Amino acid sequence: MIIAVDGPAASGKGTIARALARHYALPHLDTGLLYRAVAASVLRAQGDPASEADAVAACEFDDALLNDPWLRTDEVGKLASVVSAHPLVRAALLERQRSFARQPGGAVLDGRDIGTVIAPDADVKLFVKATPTIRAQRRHLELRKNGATISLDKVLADIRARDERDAHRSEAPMRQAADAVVLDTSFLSIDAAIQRAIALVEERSKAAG
Ligand SMILES: Nc1ncnc2c1ncn2[C@@H]1O[C@H](COP(=O)(O)OP(=O)(O)O)[C@@H](O)[C@H]1O
Ligand SMILES: Nc1ccn([C@@H]2O[C@H](COP(=O)(O)OP(=O)(O)O)[C@@H](O)[C@H]2O)c(=O)n1
Repeated sequence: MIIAVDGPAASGKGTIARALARHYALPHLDTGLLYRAVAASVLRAQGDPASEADAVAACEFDDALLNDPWLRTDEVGKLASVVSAHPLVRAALLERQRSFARQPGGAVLDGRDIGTVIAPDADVKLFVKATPTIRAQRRHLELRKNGATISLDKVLADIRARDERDAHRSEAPMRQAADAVVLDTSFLSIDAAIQRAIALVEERSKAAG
Protein backbone atom coordinates (compact mmCIF):
# COMPACT_ATOMS: atom_id res chain seq x y z
CA MET A 1 0.00 0.00 0.00
CA ILE A 2 1.30 3.47 -0.90
CA ILE A 3 0.12 6.30 1.36
CA ALA A 4 0.68 9.91 0.26
CA VAL A 5 0.54 12.58 2.95
CA ASP A 6 0.73 16.19 1.76
CA GLY A 7 0.13 19.54 3.38
CA PRO A 8 1.66 22.85 4.42
CA ALA A 9 4.36 23.49 7.03
CA ALA A 10 3.64 22.26 10.57
CA SER A 11 0.19 20.93 9.68
CA GLY A 12 1.16 17.67 11.36
CA LYS A 13 1.79 15.65 8.18
CA GLY A 14 5.14 14.27 9.39
CA THR A 15 3.65 13.18 12.73
CA ILE A 16 0.78 11.48 10.92
CA ALA A 17 2.99 9.90 8.23
CA ARG A 18 5.37 8.45 10.85
CA ALA A 19 2.43 7.07 12.86
CA LEU A 20 0.85 5.49 9.76
CA ALA A 21 4.19 3.94 8.82
CA ARG A 22 4.45 2.43 12.31
CA HIS A 23 0.83 1.23 12.31
CA TYR A 24 1.08 -0.47 8.89
CA ALA A 25 4.75 -1.47 9.25
CA LEU A 26 5.69 0.48 6.12
CA PRO A 27 8.89 2.41 5.38
CA HIS A 28 8.54 6.20 5.60
CA LEU A 29 10.20 9.02 3.66
CA ASP A 30 10.07 12.65 4.81
CA THR A 31 10.60 14.25 1.40
CA GLY A 32 10.88 17.75 2.87
CA LEU A 33 14.13 16.65 4.44
CA LEU A 34 15.63 16.13 0.95
CA TYR A 35 14.90 19.75 0.00
CA ARG A 36 16.21 20.87 3.39
CA ALA A 37 19.43 18.92 2.69
CA VAL A 38 19.82 20.65 -0.69
CA ALA A 39 19.36 24.05 0.97
CA ALA A 40 21.88 23.18 3.69
CA SER A 41 24.41 21.97 1.10
CA VAL A 42 24.07 25.23 -0.86
CA LEU A 43 24.73 27.19 2.34
CA ARG A 44 27.73 25.03 3.21
CA ALA A 45 29.17 25.59 -0.26
CA GLN A 46 28.50 29.33 0.17
CA GLY A 47 26.28 29.24 -2.91
CA ASP A 48 23.09 31.18 -3.61
CA PRO A 49 19.84 29.23 -3.01
CA ALA A 50 18.10 31.45 -5.58
CA SER A 51 20.56 30.27 -8.26
CA GLU A 52 19.28 27.13 -9.97
CA ALA A 53 22.83 26.10 -10.94
CA ASP A 54 24.08 26.39 -7.32
CA ALA A 55 21.05 24.46 -6.04
CA VAL A 56 21.39 21.69 -8.63
CA ALA A 57 25.08 21.28 -7.74
CA ALA A 58 23.97 20.73 -4.13
CA CYS A 59 21.59 17.86 -4.97
CA GLU A 60 24.38 15.28 -4.65
CA PHE A 61 24.58 15.67 -0.88
CA ASP A 62 25.97 13.06 1.49
CA ASP A 63 23.05 11.17 3.11
CA ALA A 64 24.67 11.63 6.55
CA LEU A 65 23.49 15.25 6.26
CA LEU A 66 19.87 14.07 6.59
CA ASN A 67 20.49 13.41 10.30
CA ASP A 68 21.87 16.87 11.03
CA PRO A 69 19.53 18.76 13.43
CA TRP A 70 20.50 21.98 11.60
CA LEU A 71 18.16 20.85 8.79
CA ARG A 72 15.15 21.32 11.12
CA THR A 73 15.84 25.02 11.71
CA ASP A 74 13.64 27.83 10.43
CA GLU A 75 16.51 29.22 8.34
CA VAL A 76 17.00 25.98 6.43
CA GLY A 77 13.20 25.43 6.07
CA LYS A 78 12.85 28.84 4.47
CA LEU A 79 15.69 28.21 2.01
CA ALA A 80 14.37 24.70 1.28
CA SER A 81 11.31 26.41 -0.12
CA VAL A 82 13.55 28.58 -2.32
CA VAL A 83 15.63 25.70 -3.75
CA SER A 84 12.53 23.50 -4.17
CA ALA A 85 11.04 25.98 -6.64
CA HIS A 86 13.80 25.26 -9.19
CA PRO A 87 12.50 22.72 -11.74
CA LEU A 88 15.95 21.10 -12.13
CA VAL A 89 16.20 20.53 -8.37
CA ARG A 90 12.79 18.80 -8.37
CA ALA A 91 13.91 16.70 -11.37
CA ALA A 92 17.13 15.70 -9.60
CA LEU A 93 15.22 14.44 -6.55
CA LEU A 94 12.31 12.84 -8.42
CA GLU A 95 13.58 9.32 -9.06
CA ARG A 96 14.80 8.81 -5.50
CA GLN A 97 11.31 9.57 -4.21
CA ARG A 98 9.49 7.56 -6.90
CA SER A 99 11.60 4.46 -6.33
CA PHE A 100 11.03 4.76 -2.57
CA ALA A 101 7.27 4.87 -3.23
CA ARG A 102 7.39 1.88 -5.57
CA GLN A 103 9.28 -0.51 -3.31
CA PRO A 104 7.62 -3.91 -2.79
CA GLY A 105 4.99 -3.76 -0.05
CA GLY A 106 4.54 -0.02 -0.36
CA ALA A 107 5.55 3.04 1.63
CA VAL A 108 4.38 6.22 3.31
CA LEU A 109 5.75 9.51 1.95
CA ASP A 110 5.02 13.00 3.18
CA GLY A 111 5.61 16.31 1.42
CA ARG A 112 3.87 18.75 -0.91
CA ASP A 113 3.52 16.88 -4.22
CA ILE A 114 3.34 13.22 -3.23
CA GLY A 115 -0.28 12.68 -4.27
CA THR A 116 0.05 14.82 -7.40
CA VAL A 117 3.52 14.09 -8.84
CA ILE A 118 5.57 11.52 -6.91
CA ALA A 119 2.88 8.86 -6.42
CA PRO A 120 -0.25 9.90 -8.33
CA ASP A 121 -1.36 6.24 -8.15
CA ALA A 122 -1.09 6.08 -4.33
CA ASP A 123 -3.75 3.89 -2.66
CA VAL A 124 -4.58 6.55 -0.10
CA LYS A 125 -3.92 10.31 -0.26
CA LEU A 126 -4.31 12.58 2.73
CA PHE A 127 -4.05 16.36 2.60
CA VAL A 128 -3.31 17.56 6.12
CA LYS A 129 -4.30 21.11 7.03
CA ALA A 130 -4.42 23.45 10.02
CA THR A 131 -4.86 27.22 10.29
CA PRO A 132 -1.69 29.31 9.80
CA THR A 133 -1.86 30.58 13.41
CA ILE A 134 -2.10 27.10 14.87
CA ARG A 135 0.70 25.87 12.62
CA ALA A 136 2.89 28.78 13.67
CA GLN A 137 2.22 28.05 17.36
CA ARG A 138 3.16 24.41 16.90
CA ARG A 139 6.33 25.20 14.95
CA HIS A 140 7.27 27.96 17.41
CA LEU A 141 7.00 25.51 20.31
CA GLU A 142 9.05 22.94 18.43
CA LEU A 143 11.79 25.44 17.48
CA ARG A 144 11.93 26.77 21.06
CA LYS A 145 12.26 23.23 22.39
CA ASN A 146 15.22 22.80 20.04
CA GLY A 147 16.88 25.87 21.50
CA ALA A 148 15.93 28.56 18.95
CA THR A 149 15.06 32.05 20.20
CA ILE A 150 12.73 33.07 17.38
CA SER A 151 9.48 35.02 17.96
CA LEU A 152 6.02 33.67 17.20
CA ASP A 153 5.38 36.55 14.78
CA LYS A 154 8.50 35.69 12.80
CA VAL A 155 7.52 32.01 12.61
CA LEU A 156 4.03 32.97 11.40
CA ALA A 157 5.47 35.34 8.76
CA ASP A 158 7.89 32.64 7.55
CA ILE A 159 5.09 30.05 7.38
CA ARG A 160 2.89 32.41 5.35
CA ALA A 161 5.75 33.24 2.96
CA ARG A 162 6.54 29.54 2.54
CA ASP A 163 2.85 28.64 1.91
CA GLU A 164 2.71 31.35 -0.74
CA ARG A 165 5.90 30.24 -2.51
CA ASP A 166 5.10 26.50 -2.29
CA ALA A 167 1.55 26.95 -3.62
CA HIS A 168 2.45 29.28 -6.49
CA ARG A 169 5.65 27.88 -7.98
CA SER A 170 5.40 26.68 -11.59
CA GLU A 171 6.69 23.14 -11.01
CA ALA A 172 4.76 20.71 -8.76
CA PRO A 173 3.08 23.36 -6.59
CA MET A 174 1.61 22.30 -3.26
CA ARG A 175 -2.01 21.39 -3.89
CA GLN A 176 -4.56 18.87 -2.81
CA ALA A 177 -4.87 16.00 -5.31
CA ALA A 178 -8.41 15.61 -6.68
CA ASP A 179 -8.72 12.22 -4.97
CA ALA A 180 -7.16 13.24 -1.62
CA VAL A 181 -9.08 13.34 1.65
CA VAL A 182 -8.63 16.46 3.78
CA LEU A 183 -7.65 16.03 7.40
CA ASP A 184 -7.87 19.30 9.35
CA THR A 185 -5.82 18.88 12.52
CA SER A 186 -6.42 22.43 13.86
CA PHE A 187 -8.53 21.25 16.77
CA LEU A 188 -7.30 17.69 17.10
CA SER A 189 -4.73 16.43 19.58
CA ILE A 190 -1.82 14.45 18.12
CA ASP A 191 -3.49 11.18 19.18
CA ALA A 192 -6.87 12.19 17.76
CA ALA A 193 -5.25 13.24 14.46
CA ILE A 194 -3.45 9.89 14.20
CA GLN A 195 -6.63 7.92 14.97
CA ARG A 196 -8.53 9.91 12.34
CA ALA A 197 -5.78 9.29 9.79
CA ILE A 198 -5.87 5.53 10.45
CA ALA A 199 -9.68 5.55 10.13
CA LEU A 200 -9.42 7.38 6.79
CA VAL A 201 -6.84 4.91 5.48
CA GLU A 202 -9.09 2.01 6.53
CA GLU A 203 -12.13 3.59 4.83
CA ARG A 204 -10.23 4.38 1.65
CA SER A 205 -8.53 1.02 1.33
CA LYS A 206 -11.84 -0.82 1.94
CA ALA A 207 -13.56 1.35 -0.68
CA ALA A 208 -10.78 0.47 -3.14
CA GLY A 209 -11.44 -3.25 -2.47
N1 LIG B 1 -2.54 17.65 16.18
C1 LIG B 1 -1.51 18.24 16.76
N2 LIG B 1 -1.68 18.99 17.88
C2 LIG B 1 -0.63 19.63 18.45
N3 LIG B 1 0.64 19.57 18.01
C3 LIG B 1 0.88 18.87 16.91
C4 LIG B 1 -0.17 18.17 16.22
N4 LIG B 1 0.38 17.53 15.16
C5 LIG B 1 1.70 17.82 15.18
N5 LIG B 1 2.01 18.61 16.23
C6 LIG B 1 3.33 19.16 16.58
O1 LIG B 1 3.55 20.24 15.68
C7 LIG B 1 4.90 20.25 15.21
C8 LIG B 1 4.90 20.09 13.68
O2 LIG B 1 4.40 18.81 13.36
P1 LIG B 1 4.97 17.99 12.12
O3 LIG B 1 4.28 16.67 12.10
O4 LIG B 1 6.46 18.00 12.12
O5 LIG B 1 4.43 18.90 10.91
P2 LIG B 1 4.81 18.93 9.39
O6 LIG B 1 5.46 17.62 9.06
O7 LIG B 1 3.50 19.12 8.69
O8 LIG B 1 5.72 20.10 9.22
C9 LIG B 1 5.60 19.11 15.93
O9 LIG B 1 6.25 19.64 17.07
C10 LIG B 1 4.47 18.17 16.35
O10 LIG B 1 4.76 17.45 17.52
N1 LIG C 1 7.53 17.06 -1.51
C1 LIG C 1 8.03 18.23 -1.11
C2 LIG C 1 8.46 18.42 0.23
C3 LIG C 1 8.99 19.62 0.60
N2 LIG C 1 9.11 20.60 -0.33
C4 LIG C 1 9.75 21.88 -0.02
O1 LIG C 1 10.60 21.77 1.10
C5 LIG C 1 10.27 22.73 2.10
C6 LIG C 1 10.49 22.10 3.46
O2 LIG C 1 9.59 21.03 3.58
P1 LIG C 1 9.28 20.33 4.98
O3 LIG C 1 8.22 19.32 4.70
O4 LIG C 1 10.54 19.85 5.59
O5 LIG C 1 8.74 21.53 5.83
P2 LIG C 1 7.76 21.46 7.08
O6 LIG C 1 6.40 21.19 6.51
O7 LIG C 1 8.24 20.37 7.97
O8 LIG C 1 7.91 22.82 7.67
C7 LIG C 1 8.83 23.12 1.80
O9 LIG C 1 8.51 24.42 2.21
C8 LIG C 1 8.76 22.97 0.29
O10 LIG C 1 9.19 24.14 -0.37
C9 LIG C 1 8.65 20.42 -1.61
O11 LIG C 1 8.72 21.33 -2.42
N3 LIG C 1 8.12 19.23 -1.99
